[in-house]
Amino acid sequence: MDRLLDVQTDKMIGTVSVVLVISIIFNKLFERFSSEGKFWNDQPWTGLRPEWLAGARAYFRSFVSVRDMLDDGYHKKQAFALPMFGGKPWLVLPPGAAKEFISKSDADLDADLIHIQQLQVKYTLGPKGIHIMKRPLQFDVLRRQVTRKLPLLTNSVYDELDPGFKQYWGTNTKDWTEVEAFPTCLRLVTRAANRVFAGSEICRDERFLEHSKLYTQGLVFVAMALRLVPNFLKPVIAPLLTLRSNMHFRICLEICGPVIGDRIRNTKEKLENPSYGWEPPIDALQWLVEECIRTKDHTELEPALITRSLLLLNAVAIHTTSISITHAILNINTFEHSAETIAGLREECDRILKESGGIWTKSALNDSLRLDSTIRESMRYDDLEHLSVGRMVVNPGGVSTQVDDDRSSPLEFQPSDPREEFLKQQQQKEARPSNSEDLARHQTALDLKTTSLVTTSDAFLAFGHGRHACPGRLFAAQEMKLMLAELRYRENGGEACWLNVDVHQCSE
Ligand code: HEM
Repeated sequence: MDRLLDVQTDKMIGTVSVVLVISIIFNKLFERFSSEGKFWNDQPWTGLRPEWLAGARAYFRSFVSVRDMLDDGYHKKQAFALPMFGGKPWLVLPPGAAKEFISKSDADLDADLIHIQQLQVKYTLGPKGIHIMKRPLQFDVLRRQVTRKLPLLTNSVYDELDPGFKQYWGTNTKDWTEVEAFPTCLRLVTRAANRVFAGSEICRDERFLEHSKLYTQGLVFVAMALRLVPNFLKPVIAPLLTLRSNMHFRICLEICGPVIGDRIRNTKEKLENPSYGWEPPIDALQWLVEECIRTKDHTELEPALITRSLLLLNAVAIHTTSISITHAILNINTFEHSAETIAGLREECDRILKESGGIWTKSALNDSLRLDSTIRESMRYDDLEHLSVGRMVVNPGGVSTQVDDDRSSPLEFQPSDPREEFLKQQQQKEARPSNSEDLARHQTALDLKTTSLVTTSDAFLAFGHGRHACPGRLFAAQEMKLMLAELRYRENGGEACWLNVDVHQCSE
C-alpha cells in the first residue's frame, strides 16, 4: 500500500514541479511591478551579484548560502533585504534595532501571522489549521501547566532519557561505537518530550516517534514549496503536496486516537464522580483534554484535533531542542579547550548529583551553573536559525529601517560561568558586609542572573524575547541539561570520554 502510494506520489510530484516552475516565474514578474515590489527595490540588498537574472539566481542561492548572505548584509550596518528561497524576501534589521522591534505590539508586527504564513497553515494543518493556531489551547497549557509542574516532570523526562540513551547509544563499555549525534538526539528528545506531552504509552511507541518526526519534517518542506506557489493555484496543488504528510498524520492519529478516547471518557467520569478509581496522568495531553472539556464545545474533543495539537507541540519543541543539544555536544567536543571544559562539567555533575542523593531534581539542575552556561554559550554561538524573531509587518509604519550601532561580533565558543566565581566569593566572606557592599553585591547578583540560559534579552535571542519569547524554554533547558548530565556516564574502559560523539562515541 505504502509502495503504491510512493509511485503515485512520485508521478504527481513530477507534474507538480513543472507547473510550479512556470507559475513561480509569472508570480515573480507580477510581484516585481506591484507597490510591494517597489518597496523592495528601494532597499539595500544582500546576495545580489552583477549577473544575468541576478534576482532569480540570488533566490536559488539563498537555499544553500543564506548564512554568507547574512554575514555580507551584517557589514552594511543597516537594515537590508534578504532573498529567501521559497517565499518573499525578508527585511533584516541590525542588532541595534532589537529593543525597539521587540517592544512593538502585534498590531504593528504580528507574531502569529508570520507562523501561519511560513507554515502555510491554511493548507498544511488540516481543515481546522487556522483555528488551532489562532486559539492555541496547546500553548496555553504549556504556559500555565508545563512550566509550573516542571519539578514533577524532571523524573519523567529522566525515565525516558536513561533507557533511551541505552537503546540508541548502546551499552558496550569496551569498544568505541559510532553514533550519529543528530538522529539519535532527535529520537531521545522526541521520546522524552512526548512523555510530558502525550504520556508514557504514546512516547514509547516507535511508530509514533518515527511518523511524528516525518510529519513535522514533511510539513516544513510542503510549506516551503507552497510558499512558492501563487495563491490561486494553492487549493489545487496543496492536496497533492500534502499526501505524504497526511499519511503520517493518519498513522499518528491511529496511535493517539484510542489513548485520547480513553482520557476523555475517564476525565468525564472523574468529573462526575470524584471517587472514580482513576488518577489523571501528569502530562500535557491530560491538561489539554481538561481544557477542551471546559470549553463545553464538543468539537474541541475530536481526537483528530487533539492529535493535531500534540503534533503542533512536537513541531515547535522537538527539532529546536534536538538541534540545540546536538550543537552543544559537538561544540563542547571540538573546541580548543574541550578537555578542561569536559573535566569541569563532569566534576560539577558528580558533585551536584552526590549532593542531591543520586537523583536529578529540578533544584539540582538549577544548581548546575556550568551545564547552564555551556548550553547558553553554545546557543549563542550556533543559533538555531539564521534569522530569529520573525514578524509580519501589518502596519506600514510598524518598522523603521535604521542603522546599527557598532557592536563587536564574538565568533568564538567560550563557555564559562561568571556566576560560579561570584557565588564562591560570597561563600568565602565571613564577616557581615556593610550596607554599601551589600547593595553592590545585590546588583552584581542581579546582573549575573541575566546570564542564565532561560533569561532572554535583546542580546540573547535564541529563545526570542519579549511577549512572544519561547514559553517552552524552561522545559527545553531542563531537558538539555539532563541530556548533557546523562552523557557524562559514557565511559570507555574507565577512561573518561564524555561527549566524544561526533567522531566516535563510546557507550556504557
Ligand atoms: C532549545 C529549544 C528551543 C528553542 C531554541 C526555541 C526557540 C524559540 C523561538 C526563537 C521562538 C520565537 C520567539 C519569538 O518569535 O519571539 C519560540 C517560540 C515558541 N516556542 Fe520555543 N524553542 C525551543 C523549545 C521549545 C519547547 C520545548 C517548546 C514546548 C514545550 C516550545 C514552544 C514554543 C511556543 C509555543 C512558541 C510560540 C510562542 C508565541 O508565539 O507566543 N519551544 N521558541
